[in-house]
Amino acid sequence: MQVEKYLNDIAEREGTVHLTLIDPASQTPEQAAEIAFAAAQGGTDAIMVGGSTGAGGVLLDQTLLQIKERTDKPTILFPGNASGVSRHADAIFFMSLLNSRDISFITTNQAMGAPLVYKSGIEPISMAYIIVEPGGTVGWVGDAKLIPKHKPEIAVAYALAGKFLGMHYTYLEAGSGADEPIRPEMIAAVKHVLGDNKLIVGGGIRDAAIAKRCALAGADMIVTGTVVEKSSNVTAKIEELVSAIKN
Ligand SMILES: CC(C)=CCC/C(C)=C/CC/C(C)=C/CC/C(C)=C/COP(=O)(O)OP(=O)(O)O
Ligand SMILES: O=P(O)(O)OC[C@@H](O)CO
Ligand SMILES: [Mg+2]
Repeated sequence: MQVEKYLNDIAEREGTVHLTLIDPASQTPEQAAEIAFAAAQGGTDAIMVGGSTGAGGVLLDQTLLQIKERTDKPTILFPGNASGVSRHADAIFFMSLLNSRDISFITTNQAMGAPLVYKSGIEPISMAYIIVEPGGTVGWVGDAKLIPKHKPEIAVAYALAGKFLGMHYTYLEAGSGADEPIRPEMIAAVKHVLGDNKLIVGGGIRDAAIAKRCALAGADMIVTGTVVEKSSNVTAKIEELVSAIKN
């Protein structure tokens, strides 16, 4: 419960958590560690590590080890499949893609990944993963029946199902690099039914104004990946985002 409690405490105390997503496939482990270090300087709360394509094996292990050399912030796996599990992380978003048409993203990858999570003692954080239009690469890879962006009631139905199944976190995903992030109306409607369960929002969040809008609508945690990867001054970018979402 350590990482989950750490995140929940920050959400409670500071209003909103900021998570930096690093894709091990996008740079060398050393560069990933440099980004994580700079993000920590900027005030991010934890580092998520994962990608929808080719994010496992030695590259994943090395990326985590290098990140841990440079920062004490918790590392949380964000796996695209069972190969996205590494014993070098602190925790894993143990997620089921609730609106997938493919059973492998609902339970099979979870079953294949679970024994390593068990043996290595990394902390599983149960999460309902829900993909909304446009959905991006993740939507395609995960064979998601994308939730129309103007239909908050469908997102609410899936979020409730995840909550009733016992999942602690709900992740509303618009897809990495989405040109439109999750709409405030959908965030508010989902948070309303989740109550104390934590809501994570990501995909297409690229500046302070958008991040703030998501946080005000009810997101407990904001994920940014692309904007950090592309930034020439990671610390400044994270500072901008963090100051917009914290009390
Ligand atoms: C719990 C375990 C072991 C597995 C879960 C497997 C599931 C449910 C996967 C969901 C579908 C999927 C492909 C998710 C990928 C999540 C992810 C890491 C997205 C973000 O990666 P980016 O690197 O930002 O995006 P691109 O890879 O598209 O660039
Ligand atoms: O890369 P961005 O657009 O920040 O998206 C982050 C995350 O929601 C992707 O899974
Ligand atoms: Mg990527």
